[in-house]
This record gives sequence, structure tokens and C-alpha cells, in this order.
Amino acid sequence: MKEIKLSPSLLSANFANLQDDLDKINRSEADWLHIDIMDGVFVPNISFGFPVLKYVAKLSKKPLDVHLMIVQPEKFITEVKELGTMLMNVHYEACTHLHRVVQQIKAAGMQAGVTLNPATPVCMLADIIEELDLVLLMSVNPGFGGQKFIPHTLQKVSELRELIERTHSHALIEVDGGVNLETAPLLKQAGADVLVAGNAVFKAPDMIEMVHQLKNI
Ligand SMILES: O=C(CO)[C@@H](O)[C@H](O)COP(=O)(O)O
Ligand SMILES: [Co+2]
Repeated sequence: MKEIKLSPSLLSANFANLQDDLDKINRSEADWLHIDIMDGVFVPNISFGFPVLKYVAKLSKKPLDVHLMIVQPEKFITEVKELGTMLMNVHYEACTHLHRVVQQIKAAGMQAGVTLNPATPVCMLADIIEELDLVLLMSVNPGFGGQKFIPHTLQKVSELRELIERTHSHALIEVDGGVNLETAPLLKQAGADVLVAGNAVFKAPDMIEMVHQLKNI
């Protein structure tokens, strides 16, 4: 079975000691660093913005996987690119002209990911899946870390794997929310390629060891 990629979510880091947490992620087997940007409109919470992320980007040795939980994410493609971002994720529910936004992200030189809320079915991506580098399935309602995994996500991972195979898309399947040592094996079994983990990693007594365990489930 292929190795799973792990993308620890910065939202659960200790912001009073951010450099220390980022050092640990840099030294760990984590593949990417997941960055949750929230606007208080698309989701009922506000996280951090570009002035803070500029310093995070300088300190991180891991490629940035940026998850925008904001309305009109196309307005910030340049700012996201300037962080040195590898992958920009926008929500299906936040983009009226999703195809155009995906093309704009690619034209800016980033990989394009589309995120689905728990209530949005996988079939909504049927006409764009071949254009995507990644699909991010939310396994909690977006806005907060530390929530409980929604089990129906496992069925969505299998449906998405079928859609990807049928269309010969190269898109990776990423899952975000409530990922831990219990849910990670189920997600891997269902066909996920990348797991995001916030609380499970940043609140662990030994972050580096937890990353190792999640990657080796
Ligand atoms: O996008 C989000 C939440 O909206 C996530 O990336 C969370 O930050 C994941 O945190 P855990 O559920 O793993 O604690
Ligand atoms: Co996220």
C-alpha cells in the first residue's frame, strides 16, 4: 500500500511559541504544512492573515498547502503565491466561477485544489475533476480545529476514488478534520492520499513521534 502524506494544520499550533512548533514540524516526517485562512464570513471564525503568514512561510521548510475558507478567494491568488505556496485550495461553495478560479491558480504557478464541505456531494466535481491537482474533503464543518470526524466522509473518499479512476484524473484525495490515530487507518483504507491533522499533532506530547505514527499507520 502506498505511503500516506501528512499535512499538519498550523491552526492548532501554539502561537505564543510558533517558532518552536514550526521547528518540530520541520524536523518531523511531515510532507506539507496546512494553512487555514478564515474570514469570519464563509466560516464563523477568523484565523490569521498574510502579515503573519509571511513569517510562517520563512520559517517553514515544508511545502505550503493553503486552505482558504473565505468568500471570493480569487482576490488573494497573488498574496497566496507570494508566500511561496505549492498548493492553493478553494472551496467549491465559495466560487461562483470555479473553473475560472482553478485556471487562475494554475496560471499563477500553483497546484489547484478544490475543497468540499461535508454536505456537498462528490458528484459536483464531475465536470472539473480532470483539471484538478487535488480534492480536499472536509470531514468536519470548516471553521474550527478539534472537532469530531464525520464518518460519512469515508464513503465520500471511496466515491471520489472511483470518479478519479473513471476519468483518469491525477487529483490527489486529501481529508481534513478530526484525523487521528483512530480515523487515519480508515481513511487510508478508503483511498485517501493526504491527511491533514491539527490537534492530533500539535497537542501531542511528542509531535515528531505523532507525525511518525500517523505516517506509518
Ligand atoms: O480546516 C480546518 C478547520 O476548518 C482544519 O484544517 C482543522 O484545523 C483541522 O484540525 P483538527 O480537526 O485536525 O484538529
Ligand atoms: Co483546513
